[in-house]
Amino acid sequence: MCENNKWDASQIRKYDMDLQPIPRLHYKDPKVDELMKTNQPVLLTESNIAKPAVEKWTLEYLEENLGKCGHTVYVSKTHKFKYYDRKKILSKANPKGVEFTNDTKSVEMKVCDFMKKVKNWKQGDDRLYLQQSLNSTFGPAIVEDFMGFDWRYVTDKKARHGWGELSANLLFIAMEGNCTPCHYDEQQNLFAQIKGFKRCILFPPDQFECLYPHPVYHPHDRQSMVDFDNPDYTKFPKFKNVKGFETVVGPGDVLYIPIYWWHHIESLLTGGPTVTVNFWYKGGPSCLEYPLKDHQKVSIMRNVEKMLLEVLQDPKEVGPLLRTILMGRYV
Ligand SMILES: CCC[C@@H](CC(=O)O)C(=O)C(=O)O
Ligand SMILES: [Zn+2]
Repeated sequence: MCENNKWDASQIRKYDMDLQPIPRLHYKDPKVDELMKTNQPVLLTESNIAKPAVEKWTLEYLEENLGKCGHTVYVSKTHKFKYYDRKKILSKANPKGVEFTNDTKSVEMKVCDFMKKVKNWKQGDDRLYLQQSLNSTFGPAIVEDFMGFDWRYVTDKKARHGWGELSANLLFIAMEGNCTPCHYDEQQNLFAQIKGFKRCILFPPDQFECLYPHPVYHPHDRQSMVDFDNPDYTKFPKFKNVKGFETVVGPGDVLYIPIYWWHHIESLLTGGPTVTVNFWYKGGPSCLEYPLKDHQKVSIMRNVEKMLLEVLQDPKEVGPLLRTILMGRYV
């Protein structure tokens, strides 16, 4: 799967799963719209979507121009940066929250300190992952580059495929080997790779029962409970049947990650830090046409969980009540 010999299999973690290649198409190929229309992933090549960034955003340039204020940096004891929703963690403000420990925490850090720690990193040190919304707090050069993105192209895709509003552009600066474990977002995503290479594994929404997401009330809502590095096939037996797609994105590539599609994304094990900018669009209005699409069923399951938790008030009551509904009647 090595494109243009810029990386090799030794830089990729090995997982025992059935993965097919994601189509790579020139960004003007009309087949791009055929895939987007049916919520299928596609890697766009040769696009100008984030061209100024691809041309100029070296680590030195970013350090020089990202501004002097603090940026959000996640710190992890492992290579995994598993997202969690702080609002769902037990606190005085949230007595219905969940007791929760995790290997990752977020801190505010100046870019110069972040870059120094990345440069001086040695085995055993905590890993860092800068994840910051691109906003006006950045220096004027970054803002100018941002304005030079191909907004006509992305706005055309938004309109053509009925996406909702642009909700964020996030800048990611990852250390080599960093991993964002398997999860789905409720957003359409144009994932523009700027520097370095990232291996992207995607699964369609119908793989829900093979990927065992945490319950909706859990801080790790939307994240798979399966540890890809050491899968527990006793707890998660259907994981061995999971079927997905993969690609490696490099500078100038833009990967369309459809809403509700699972994705597991790793910076290659060697080759230095990586830089990515994403474009998150809210899901557009979706009319219920039958048969329902798989991602619509995921959305319905989420709403059932939320409603049951709201009315039962206790997560431990949800399973027994659903079993009472199901056993001997629906299964
Ligand atoms: C914080 C998540 C970042 C990204 C994954 C990655 O590049 O590490 C992702 O999951 C997304 O763009 O949706
Ligand atoms: Zn994501």
